Amino acid sequence: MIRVMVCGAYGKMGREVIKAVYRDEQLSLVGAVDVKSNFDDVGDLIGVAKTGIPVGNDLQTVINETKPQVMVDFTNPVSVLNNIRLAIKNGVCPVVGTTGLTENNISEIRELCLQTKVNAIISPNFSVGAVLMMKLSQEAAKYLPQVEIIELHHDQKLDAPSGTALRTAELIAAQRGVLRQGHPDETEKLMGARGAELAGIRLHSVRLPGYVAHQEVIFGGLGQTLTIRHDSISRESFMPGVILACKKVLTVDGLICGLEHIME
Ligand SMILES: NC(=O)C1=CN([C@@H]2O[C@H](COP(=O)(O)OP(=O)(O)OC[C@H]3O[C@@H](n4cnc5c(N)ncnc54)[C@H](OP(=O)(O)O)[C@@H]3O)[C@@H](O)[C@H]2O)C=CC1
Ligand SMILES: O=C(O)C1=N[C@H](C(=O)O)C[C@H](O)C1
Repeated sequence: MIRVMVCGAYGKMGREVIKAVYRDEQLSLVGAVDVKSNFDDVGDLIGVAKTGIPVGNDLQTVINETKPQVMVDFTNPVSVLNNIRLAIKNGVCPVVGTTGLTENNISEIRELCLQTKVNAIISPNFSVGAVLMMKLSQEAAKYLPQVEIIELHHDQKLDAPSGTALRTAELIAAQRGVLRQGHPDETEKLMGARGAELAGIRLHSVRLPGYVAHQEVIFGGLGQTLTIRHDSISRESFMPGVILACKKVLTVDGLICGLEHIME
């Protein structure tokens, strides 16, 4: 049994991860953390009887008391880096879905993993469908290099563009390079009308109640368009990826970025 704790326990993802880890036969849920917790029991969060598994509000205390091997983090872009640093310092392997880590942050984490021999897995998206969407988009960009991305999320999301949209744009840019798209003389009559830009790729973020997590990658060519679309219609879509990462993180080599690198 691999001993797992979950950080961000009261959140939309945290609750779902707690349920998934609690039900898995090879994982043992030993504790959880949320800044809002008042020393609750995990059972209160997932609607089962008392489990005896604590939800604390301080990561170091929960690590000391529950001795986890793996920390799953779904918190927010402000908290995530310190949680990772603390986990690694304590010999706990992070599995991170929280978005917003910069390239510098990733370099620091890679270095920490190297120095301490503690592994970590970070993925901007843990759903298999989204990983395929990114892979297929990179392939399509070989033949249809002009592309824009529209990502659509629930209106409680803190970061824009989404981590998935950014990663998709980076993969496409790695394939086709920087490309100026649209009319050379185009102007924005309202600032932001053409979206954000990465290597010439325009990214558009929609935030509305009703959505979970969705993305369209639209390619345009002579007389044709190709749309690759992925929809997470529930947060269950991320759970097989998170569970797989919890099982693999103890035996990978250092820091792994992207679910695709551990999928069989
Ligand atoms: N990689 C993937 O597949 C996916 C990634 N995500 C990402 O995961 C992150 C979380 O998403 P979501 O669950 O929707 O967000 P929520 O806001 O619903 O949940 C985050 C929870 O973490 C708590 N929290 C904040 N700081 C800390 C801390 N230092 N220690 C413990 N708990 C803390 C928050 O408390 P409070 O509200 O008081 O701040 C909140 O309860 C986002 O970055 C999102 O983009 C989401 C879905 C899939
Ligand atoms: O905040 C979310 O909900 C999600 N965040 C991740 C992202 O920013 O890409 C993954 C997924 O899109 C859901």
